[in-house]
Amino acid sequence: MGNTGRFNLIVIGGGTGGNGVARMAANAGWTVASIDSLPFGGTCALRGCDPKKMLIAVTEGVEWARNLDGKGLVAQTSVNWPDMIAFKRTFTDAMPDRIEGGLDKAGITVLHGEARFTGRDKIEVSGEVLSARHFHIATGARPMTLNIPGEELLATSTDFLALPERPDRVVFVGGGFIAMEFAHIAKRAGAREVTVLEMMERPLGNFDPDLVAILSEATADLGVDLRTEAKVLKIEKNGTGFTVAYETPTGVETVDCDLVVHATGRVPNIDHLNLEAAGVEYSRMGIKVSPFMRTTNPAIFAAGDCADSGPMLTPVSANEGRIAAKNLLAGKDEREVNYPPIPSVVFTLPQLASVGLSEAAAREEGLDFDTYFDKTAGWYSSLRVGAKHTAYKVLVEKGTGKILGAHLIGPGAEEQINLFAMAMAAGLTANQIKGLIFAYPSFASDISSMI
Ligand SMILES: Cc1cc2nc3c(=O)[nH]c(=O)nc-3n(C[C@H](O)[C@H](O)[C@H](O)COP(=O)(O)OP(=O)(O)OC[C@H]3O[C@@H](n4cnc5c(N)ncnc54)[C@H](O)[C@@H]3O)c2cc1C
Ligand SMILES: NC(=O)c1ccc[n+]([C@@H]2O[C@H](COP(=O)([O-])OP(=O)(O)OC[C@H]3O[C@@H](n4cnc5c(N)ncnc54)[C@H](O)[C@@H]3O)[C@@H](O)[C@H]2O)c1
Repeated sequence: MGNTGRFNLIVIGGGTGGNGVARMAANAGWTVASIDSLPFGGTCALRGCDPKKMLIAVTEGVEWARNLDGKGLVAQTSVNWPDMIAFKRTFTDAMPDRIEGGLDKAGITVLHGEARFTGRDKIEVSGEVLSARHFHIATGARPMTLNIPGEELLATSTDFLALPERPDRVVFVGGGFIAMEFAHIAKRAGAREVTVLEMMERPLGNFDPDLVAILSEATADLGVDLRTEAKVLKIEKNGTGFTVAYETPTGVETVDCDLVVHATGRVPNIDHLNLEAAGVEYSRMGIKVSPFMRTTNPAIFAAGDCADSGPMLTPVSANEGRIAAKNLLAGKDEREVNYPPIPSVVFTLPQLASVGLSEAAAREEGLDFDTYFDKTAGWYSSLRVGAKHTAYKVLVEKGTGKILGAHLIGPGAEEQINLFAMAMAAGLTANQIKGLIFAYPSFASDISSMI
């Protein structure tokens, strides 16, 4: 451990909200230690976005072959689960060493263990006490506690991404991001029965209801059993598998499976930090931070999923870390976190994407706007790839022509949405977007027909 004792900065958490801060401080000549209780890399690189998208890349092969079946493509596709997990590991296995190596090269002391505050400027890690002038907390999120019988039987998204064999009958508890994305992976990989149990009237409550209805149709066509108004009450062991009991408007029902996966949301991972000792206030929403990412202890900053700030997304945690580092290094509150429109994508096939205001939120704000909503299965872009479940809904403010929100479903949605985010951040009007020239034929070139 080269530099022990007192540091200028100790960063707790080696994910996207922490590593950039450690590097920026080290580059400025500060003595820095970085701690993680797990291998360095954080959720996105090791247990979230990146490994998940590698599994999706494989299942995309299945989807394209199905969509183009009878249109000239003759392909028998199936997924070899162990090979797919091995493919994922070609990326994830190398990451911790790469990240630790980078930190080490930057002169950062890399420590393994669980950090816990023992004072306003002190932490304990693996029995050793370290102190610092400043701390940066980026401890991420964990699956929320459900307080239901049998909760300990739930597998997590992390477990799912490392399964050595394909599960045959799998139940997802919750119908949000994780359930919808992972249910699509499991079904395309050949699982026999995939069930999603969502307690609300529809899954993905934060997304546009009309587009979610189209995704629900696509999910049913795929063969996933999506049950809404189904609140999970209990999980029991049943031979080698499980029985999941859930409440419906007409009574309690059950479903049997081989694997039951937690997908009811994630909460800030802060309970174990003893934040009281450091004078850092928090709530259910996470560590209380100012717009400068400073906590209630002025010497301590926080960013990412553990903070009560923006949504739990990778680019948000990186952005917040950057702002924290700027203010930390400046020694004063210089840069305020200023969220541009944040695009969000559910990586099902088709993808569901959204940026800006929903129709309901725009109405609630009393805005005067036109809604452009259409299903696009008949458009050339959908026809040429055999995509059946495609649509858009774009809100354009009357008078200014500004884009208030864009909601898309279809094979190009994950990239189209970034163009809408850029247009909104730049304040482009619908007419200005229509005046742009996009390469044709591309999914981007459809955008001018959506406004
Ligand atoms: C399955 C899944 C899929 C996702 N997919 C996407 C996606 O497609 N796009 C997207 O934008 N976002 C996605 N997310 C969310 C995204 O992964 C997170 O928002 C992001 O990783 C948060 O980064 P962070 O640095 O705040 O926290 P993390 O990356 O979680 O890092 C926190 C680190 O702190 C460590 N730690 C915690 N407590 C301590 C302690 N006391 N001492 C030492 N170390 C500690 C943890 O081990 C962890 O490595 C996904 C999340 C999940 C779970
Ligand atoms: N593509 C992405 O950007 C992506 C992908 C995966 C995860 N994530 C991040 O991870 C977070 C966690 O994902 P998630 O899918 O666990 O949560 P989520 O918040 O997206 O969805 C949770 C769902 O579970 C339902 N629910 C809660 N308790 C229930 C119960 N007892 N029975 C049935 N349903 C219940 C809720 O109504 C909700 O719809 C996301 O909010 C997001 O920040 C992002």
